[in-house]
Amino acid sequence: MMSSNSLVQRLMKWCPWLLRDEPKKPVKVLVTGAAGQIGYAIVAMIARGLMLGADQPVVLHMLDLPVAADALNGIRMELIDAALPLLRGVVATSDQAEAFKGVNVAVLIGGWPRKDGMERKDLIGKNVAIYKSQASALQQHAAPNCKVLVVANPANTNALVLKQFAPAIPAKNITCLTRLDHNRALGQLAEKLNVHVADVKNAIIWGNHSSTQFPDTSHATALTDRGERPVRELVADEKWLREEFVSTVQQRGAAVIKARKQSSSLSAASAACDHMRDWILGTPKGTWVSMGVYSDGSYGVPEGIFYSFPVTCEKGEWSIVQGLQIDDFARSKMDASVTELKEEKRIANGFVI
Ligand SMILES: NC(=O)C1=CN([C@@H]2O[C@H](COP(=O)(O)OP(=O)(O)OC[C@H]3O[C@@H](n4cnc5c(N)ncnc54)[C@H](O)[C@@H]3O)[C@@H](O)[C@H]2O)C=CC1
Ligand SMILES: O=C([O-])CC(=O)C(=O)O
Repeated sequence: MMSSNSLVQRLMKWCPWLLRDEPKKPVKVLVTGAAGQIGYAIVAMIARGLMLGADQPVVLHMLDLPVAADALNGIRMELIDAALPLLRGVVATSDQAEAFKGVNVAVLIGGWPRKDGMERKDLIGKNVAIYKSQASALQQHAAPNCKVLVVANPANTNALVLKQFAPAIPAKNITCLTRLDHNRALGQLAEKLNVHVADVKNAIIWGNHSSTQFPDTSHATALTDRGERPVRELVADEKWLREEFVSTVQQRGAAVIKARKQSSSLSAASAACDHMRDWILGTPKGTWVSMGVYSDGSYGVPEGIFYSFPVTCEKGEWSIVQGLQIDDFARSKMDASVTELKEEKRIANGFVI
């Protein structure tokens, strides 16, 4: 009688299609502002599997303004030249309808960056109009369950404008990027404790992607040779945690602009990949991440604004981590960001109506 091993070998030789896993269907991923700094960094990351997984083929849709058409075509050429096995097609266009057509994932980066000395909310006038216009394209042309990440600043308020003008898209499918701040917080803690960044977890960014955000270490832990320990206990310097750490993370974007004369791009692209990967493929057990989402009233944050919360993700859905203790210090910082977001909403409404 033939052994099961040799049976498998014969099957592989004569009928390989019987044993091969069904290949995954390509996912269509839209990147707006693709000819910009972050766009240039992120398209290769997506096409190498850093966003959706090393076995997930993708078709990239790249949108930019007509003035950037040549640059966009150059990026399309480079993507071909990179011979990327997961990349199953590239659409490079300045036509919104073509760009949004059938996309399953939309990473909205298109918009203007701030320069030295500006606050992100100074971009409201220029950028919210873009998000009003892209809301209709999203609603009309994207796949029904498209997952959206807004990166362009002011990210929380652009996400709100998108939600207001794309009412058919479920609010849970629209998010904004505060993962860069989250990663910056982990990076600062790892430096302080002289541990590897992968061993630090559960920091929280509450609020706006702006200088009123509150980077909170109350529940963060780090892995040491004595096991997992609270960061607060390991740092043992409450003043540093409440002052220097908070302001370093709040001001990190401005510090990078001062140094580079341009805003963060590789770290922003990497954070956008982290955000989408965790949302779609799930957060590791016992770990939460920060995401800007439409508030459901959790932790006393009013509905009607996009606010960064600690979330866990499973089966493509995020949920806000509940039941964390909020002390008076955290409460006042969290409320300051609510006040700023309400003010941004008021200003944005003046521009888009
Ligand atoms: N949420 C976050 O953590 C971060 C957000 N940002 C924001 O991301 C945005 C992009 O930053 P960069 O790539 O550095 O800027 P960039 O100026 O290098 O690129 C922006 C691109 O968007 C394009 N664009 C403008 N209007 C458009 C429209 N209506 N449709 C499609 N494309 C359009 C421009 O032509 C340009 O190619 C900025 O608003 C920046 O402030 C940047 C870093 C981190
Ligand atoms: O600071 C900026 O303008 C760009 C940005 O959002 C960041 O780096 O966090």
